[in-house]
Parts: sequence; C-alpha cells; structure tokens
Amino acid sequence: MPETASTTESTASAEVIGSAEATGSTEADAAVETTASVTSVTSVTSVTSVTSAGPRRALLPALAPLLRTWLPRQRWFAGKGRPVTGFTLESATELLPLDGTGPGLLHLLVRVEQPGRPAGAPADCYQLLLGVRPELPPRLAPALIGRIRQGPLAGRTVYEGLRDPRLAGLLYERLRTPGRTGPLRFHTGTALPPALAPRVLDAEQSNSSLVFGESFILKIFRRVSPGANPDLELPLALARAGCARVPAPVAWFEAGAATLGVLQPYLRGSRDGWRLALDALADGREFTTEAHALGRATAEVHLALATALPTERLERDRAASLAAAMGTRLDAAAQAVPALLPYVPGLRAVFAAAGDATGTGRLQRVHGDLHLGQTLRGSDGAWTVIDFEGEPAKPLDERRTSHPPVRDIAGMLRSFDYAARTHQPWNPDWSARCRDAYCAGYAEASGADPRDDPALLRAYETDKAVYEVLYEARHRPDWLPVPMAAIARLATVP
Ligand SMILES: Nc1ncnc2c1ncn2[C@@H]1O[C@H](COP(=O)(O)OP(=O)(O)O)[C@@H](O)[C@H]1O
Ligand SMILES: O=P(O)(O)O[C@H]1O[C@H](CO)[C@@H](O[C@H]2O[C@H](CO)[C@@H](O)[C@H](O)[C@H]2O)[C@H](O)[C@H]1O
Repeated sequence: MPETASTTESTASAEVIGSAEATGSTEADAAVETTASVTSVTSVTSVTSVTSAGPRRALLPALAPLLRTWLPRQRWFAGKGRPVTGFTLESATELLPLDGTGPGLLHLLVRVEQPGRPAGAPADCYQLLLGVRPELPPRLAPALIGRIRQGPLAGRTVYEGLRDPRLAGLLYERLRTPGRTGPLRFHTGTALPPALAPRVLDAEQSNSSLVFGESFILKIFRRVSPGANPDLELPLALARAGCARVPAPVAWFEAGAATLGVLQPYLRGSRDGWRLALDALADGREFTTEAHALGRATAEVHLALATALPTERLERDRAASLAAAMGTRLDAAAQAVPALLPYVPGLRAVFAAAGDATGTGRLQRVHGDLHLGQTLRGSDGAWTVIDFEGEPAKPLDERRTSHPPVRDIAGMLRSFDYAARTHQPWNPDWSARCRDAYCAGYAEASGADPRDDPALLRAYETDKAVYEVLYEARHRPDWLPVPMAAIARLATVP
C-alpha cells in the first residue's frame, strides 16, 4: 500500500525567500558556519567554525527550487498535501566545506512555509543534511536532489548527504567527540569506537536512521521543535532507572533547545513485532506467547518511567479534561476526514463514559505511540521498546504530558487489530486472543489489569483509532479502511 505524496507546486521563489531574508532573524544571521578543513572520516578530532553571513544570502535562493520538489516526496515530510510556499533559514552549518573538489556536507535547519497553519504557529522546521559535489558518482544517483543553477555554488550537485558513506561517517566521527560546531552541540556519553561503516536504514519511518558498523543506530529527527525530544529524554531516564528494555542513548546532538539526533546501540539480528506478527498470521500461528511477553515488557517500562519521573493521581476532573481533549481531536479529525462524521455521536459517548469514570489510576510519562513496530525481539528472545518520540504529528509539549499508562496499552491493542486486518482472511479471534494475552502479561508484571477500567481503555483505544484515521488519510490512504473498521466497532454500544 503506497504512501501518498502531493507535490502541488506554488509560486514559491526567491522573492518569498528574499522577503524572509530581509526580515530574517538575527539568530539566522549568526548561525551560518563554515568549518575548517575536515578531510577524512577517520581523522576528525576537532572542527572549528567561523561565522560568515555571505554564503547564507546565496544559499537558500539557490536551494529553494530543488527543495520544493524534493521535500514533499520524502516519507518524513509532515506537510504533504499542502503547497510549499517558501523557506526561512534557521541555521546553516558546513560540517565539511562546500567549496572543495571533494564532497561538502551542509547541515540545515529550514522552516518550510505552507498555508493552513494555525495563526501564530511557526512554520515547521526540518533538519536537512545535504551533500554537495561537483559531480555525483553513479553509485550516489538515487540520492540526487538536483543541480544548483545560481549563486557561487552554481553547477554543483546537491544530494541526500546521509546516503553518502563518507558524509555519514563524518557525522559519526563528529558524534564521538563532544563539543560544538557552530550552533550544533554534540554530546557523548561513552567512548565510541572509530571508523564504523555506515548504512542508511531503509525502513518506513518518520525520521531517518543510519546504522554504523551494525553496532549503533543514529536517528536524525526530521521535523524539529524547541524542547527536549522524548526520544532522548525518556530513554535517558529509563537508563538511569536501570531499565534494560530500552537501548540507552550513547551520544546525541542538539541546536538551541531542539534535539537533532540520538545514537543508540543497534540490536543486531532483532526483528520488529509487526513483522513477527504478520509472519505468525501468514503461517497460521498464534502470537499469544509473544503478546504476553510484550505485555510484561510494557509494564516494566511503565514501572521504570514511574520511578524515574514524576507521577500524579488521576483525579476525576483530570479524567474529564482528558476526555474533553479526545472530543476536540475527534472534531478536528472529522473535519479533515468526513468519513468519520456519521460515527461522531457514538464516539463522543465513549469519551463521555471515560470522563465520568471515577479515576483510581495514575498519570505518568508514557511511550505515547506504542505499536508492534516499536518493539524489537532480540536474538535472545527478549523484547525491547524503541521510538519514544510520541505521535509525530502532535506538538512537542503535548507529547511530553503525562497520561494514564492505559494509553500505551490501547496503542498496542490497536496494533494487534491492524495486523489481523491487514491479513486475508481477516481473523478477529486471532487479534482478540493476542489482546487478552497482552493484557494478562501486563497485569502479571504490574499488578494492574488494564481490563479492570474498561471505560478508560475503550476511550484511549478510540482516541488512537481517530489518530490513525488522520494518519492513514495523510500518509497511506489505502490503509484507511483498517482504522475505519475499528471506528465503526468502537462507536457502537457494546
Ligand atoms: N536500537 C535498534 N536496534 C535495531 N533496530 C532499530 C533500533 N532502533 C530502531 N531500529 C529500527 O529502525 C526502525 C525505525 O526506527 P524508529 O525509532 O521507529 O524511527 P521513526 O521514529 O523514524 O519511525 C525501526 O522500525 C527498527 O526496525
Ligand atoms: O512512524 P512511527 O512508527 O513513529 O508511527 C507512525 O507510523 C505508524 C505506521 O508505520 C503508525 O502505526 C499504525 O500502523 C501500524 C502498522 O503499520 C500499526 O501497527 C499501528 O498500530 C498503527 O497505529 C503510527 O500510528 C504512526 O504514529
């Protein structure tokens, strides 16, 4: 089922960028960096930078026509379906000089102007790592973005830098040494081995990841916003709490208040829960043993998060406000996807029941987007949980708020449903058995059975299904029937 990518073009041009330049922030002016010579991947020990406003003036107008076509085609581009009308440069850092005869590596934080953003909200900011070469060798042809037609770099070829092993290796070497390069701050928690061969992970993902020497994986966040990214914050907290269910960050980098990338141990030979579930379905096998173990793993992560970070009682007024927020999200989703409209009254009743429930539980930091694809089973059979970024479409503040742990449980229950639905013939009993086994495993390890609070569980499952309707409408319209089937079920009084 393919993803959609609208490439609606606008009249975006140098004028739009020019006006942004004219009014551009002084922060952007100060953030242009050129680096001292960095010649080989293995020899980087320090990188110094000098500030120069010159390259910036020429850079963005030269890149804009290329980015306007290339960006909307990227899996991680969140603004699909809306035209790109302009760009504003937040920072430009040469991690490898662009004017040499070899490849250059340009790190950019670029705001992408698109219509339809809420009043006062800033344009989405994306992290780009662009390679620049006089000519692109044939092996890098799939990474091509385009040829620059104007400015001092006219005639040079721009490409996805992460796909060039030399440039990706340079980034790894930079991560091995704590310190700054212009606006970029690199942190290293442990000694890292030098010169590990990089490869790009070709996974369906919301960001971009590189694997180094089959030992470490670096996630480059694509859409970045100020504030600690929970995908760094929570694994660090879990590592401090001694939780082995999550790969502990070993290095990361930031700019301003934004987390830009995290390096973690790569679990070689592991397979993700989604693939394993589909394999089980294809072979006519049960998945209950795995689901039970996943329930235990989820409970362990929740207990560790509750130890490491603050928790609070789920009071009745808070339950009511959580339910109200679900209603607001439903209204927004129904506006965007009118197929939801007939179900709105039924779904509202589900949220109301959760809001009325007398809360006995607690609120705490949770994973926030837990599904089978976020779990890895290692060669030793142990389950690990990854990707604590939360739902990528939500603002960072929202992704960092506390929730009842049942929110994650609901996410995983939806995932068993997804797996069963995407397999022909549909086997609802397979999914029901997985769901029960998962809840039982969770109850055993945590002492709290999520099925004991059915109103809350149902509300979170519904909220997740509403999110999925929006997600699929935007990214994979062919998959829309999967969450819509859940919507029809959940909107019907049991
Ligand atoms: N520590 C790891 N070890 C092995 N594979 C990993 C690890 N972390 C992530 N992956 C693989 O990378 C894929 C994408 O990672 P994920 O964190 O889900 O990225 P995104 O947030 O961009 O969707 C996962 O589905 C998994 O296959
Ligand atoms: O990119 P992320 O992994 O952070 O999460 C987003 O993409 C997921 C799909 O890749 C999406 O998950 C939905 O589809 C899964 C099957 O592909 C299914 O297992 C999940 O239950 C379902 O929610 C996720 O919602 C989205 O945030």
